[in-house]
Parts: sequence; C-alpha cells; structure tokens
Amino acid sequence: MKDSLDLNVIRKEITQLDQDLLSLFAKRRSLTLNVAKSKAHQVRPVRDQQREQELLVKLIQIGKEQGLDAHYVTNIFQTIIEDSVLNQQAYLQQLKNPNIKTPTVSVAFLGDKGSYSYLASYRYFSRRAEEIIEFGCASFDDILHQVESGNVDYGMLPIENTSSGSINEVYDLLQHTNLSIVGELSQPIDHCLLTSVNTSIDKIDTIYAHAQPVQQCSNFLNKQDGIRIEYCDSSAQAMQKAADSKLANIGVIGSEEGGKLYDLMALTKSIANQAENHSRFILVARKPVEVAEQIPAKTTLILATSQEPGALVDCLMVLKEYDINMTKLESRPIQGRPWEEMFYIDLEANLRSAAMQDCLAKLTKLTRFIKVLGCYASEQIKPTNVPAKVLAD
Ligand SMILES: O=C(O)C(=O)C[C@]1(C(=O)O)C=C[C@@H](O)C=C1
Repeated sequence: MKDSLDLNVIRKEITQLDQDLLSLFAKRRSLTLNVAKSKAHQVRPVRDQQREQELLVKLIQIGKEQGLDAHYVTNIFQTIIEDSVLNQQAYLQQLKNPNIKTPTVSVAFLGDKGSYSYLASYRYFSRRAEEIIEFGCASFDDILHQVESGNVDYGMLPIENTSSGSINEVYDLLQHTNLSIVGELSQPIDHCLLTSVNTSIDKIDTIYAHAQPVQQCSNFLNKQDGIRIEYCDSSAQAMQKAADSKLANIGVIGSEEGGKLYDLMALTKSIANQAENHSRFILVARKPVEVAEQIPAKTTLILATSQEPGALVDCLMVLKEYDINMTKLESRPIQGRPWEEMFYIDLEANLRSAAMQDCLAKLTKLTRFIKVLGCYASEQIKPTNVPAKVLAD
C-alpha cells in the first residue's frame, strides 16, 4: 500500500501535527501573558473586542483560502480567545491580590471525585494553582462550615442552572454566612446515562442520580417506561454506587468526564432537557478579594426593603441612575418572618468604583438591611460576534 494511504502512517502524521498545534497554543498563551503584563502597566482593559473582531475576520478570510469554513475557524478562535481572556484575568487578579494563596489550595465541594462541583473546582483552579487538596462534602452547609472554620481555603457552590434555575438552598445559606464570594465559573453540564458494564437502555430498570440532574433530564426520564429513580446525595455518590454494582440493569446520571474516574461508560449522551445546559458556580472564601480595574467585575448584594409599595422599584431606580446593569435578581423568604423577602442582586460593577460606592450609599438609606456578599472577576466571557456577511460570504 502507498504510504499516503497507510492508516498507521497517516495517524502518525496527524499525531505529530496535533502536538505541533499544542506547542503553538502554548506559545500563543505565553504571548498573551505578556499582553496582560503590558496591560497591567498601562491599566488598559483586558478585553478589546474591536481587536478580536479584526482578528476573527482576517482568520476567516485566510481559512477560506485554505478550504476551511468560516464557522469552524470562528469556533476554534473564539475558544482560544476565551482562554486568553480568562488567563489574563487570572494573572491580573493574582497581581492585585498578592496574598491569595498558591500554589496549593484546599477546596471543599459537594460530593466526591467526579461530581460536577469537583470538575468545576479543577477547572477554576487549573489557571490559578498547581495542586488542589480535595475536600468532598455531603451538604452545602458542610462546605460553608469547612471554609468558615478554616479547615479549607475555599468552597465551590453551584448557584444556578440554565434549565433548573436557582439553587435555593445555597441562596438561603448565604443569608447567614460571613464568607465572601471571591470568584465565579460557568461550567457546561452534559448529563449522560452512564453504566458500569456494556448494556442497552431496555435492560436498565434503576437509575441512581442526584435530585438536580433528575430535574434537568425529566423529558428523557419520563420517556423510559418502568424505570425506578434512586436518589443519591451527589452525582459522585451515584456514580460510585453504579460502579460498585457492576450490573447491566443499573444506570446513573453523570458527566462522561466524571464517569471516567469510576470506569463508567456513556450509554446515552446529552440527555438534559436543554441542549445548552450550563451551571454557574460561586467560590467562597473567608476574606474578600479586590478586582483589578482591567477586568469586568461583578458585585453581589443581599438586601431587604421596607414593606411599602414600590420599595424594590426605588432600589432598582438607583441602579438605573448610576447606569449599573443587573444580571440577576432573586428573592427568597426571610426565615422566621413570614411573607418577607430577601433580595439577591448581581451587578456588573466593581465595588471600588465611585459609581458603585455612591449607589451603595443610596441603597443603604432605602433598605432595612444590606450586605455585600462579594466582588469578583466576571468569568462569563461573551464571544465576540463576527458580522453575518463575513460568515456567509
Ligand atoms: O491583543 C490583546 O489586547 C489581547 O489581550 C489578546 C487577545 C487575544 O487573545 O488575541 C485577547 C483579548 C482581547 O480581547 C483581544 C485579543
């Protein structure tokens, strides 16, 4: 057979090319770190969407000349740029907060190895620490307790999901903690039906799962006749139980990545009701952090208004006055005070900015209770759009 059609020869060449690509990605990363150093010096924002758009348009044009379609090129480079922005942000945050502990951090999260919170912890600290001391917990309450008592440095908590909404238990716990929110992370969640042995869907009669994934995969589960759900405290516990069973009738809901840690295989992928399923996590610590001026910041407040008509509207009007965008408004009952609500508000603002300080002073006058839960770097990086004409041409 000609060398050009020999599978082993072709694969060897592909492997080499992929390794060359990795070296180029690493080289690009170190260049963007120099960009961050330069921006730290000049106090220029990390994000420059005009530059991103010019870059994407140029790359699409060059890609087309080499037979690569515009969407493929856009997807690849949006991912590369997102990584660049997050890396630069992590670097600038380290510079702004020299007391942040590295290279070893201890993190408490829900569940054990392979849980979504475990994966989120590793993802968040992959840019910030060299080693993670894992501390799996059985409840959200325990996570906060471990951080409050100084047993661990950080706690990773899921706060909302694009298909099942807010995680009320976490909001309620935040009312009573002295911890600060110091970071956030948006993690894609791809629920799969995993099994410990090679089997088929018609043989499955029991599924182990945590309540959240069950809610998020209700359409898939409702279509499976005669299946019993056995609720577990976390996805990790569910995966461990399924792995121990080694039975063809047992399935478990979890991520493919987490399942691999338990030697589980994906029988059916992407079983969530919504194809785009993301969870937002918050990271809590005993001390607050400062957010560098070059980075988009978020500030989270909790407040209770008076019981008069329009009291919340008055607060929202203050945000309008200072042109501060609100990305989330959640209300939760105040424990022990029937029909009274505590409001949780996420704002696109740096706590240290003059606008946010003035806004806070006005809100304090308008509310019965107000507390800053934290100010942290926003990690929700919206991709820069390429003009439709460029994609279509
Ligand atoms: O060129 C810059 O200013 C960069 O920060 C680098 C980079 C990139 O990775 O290409 C990243 C973020 C900016 O929004 C634009 C471009």
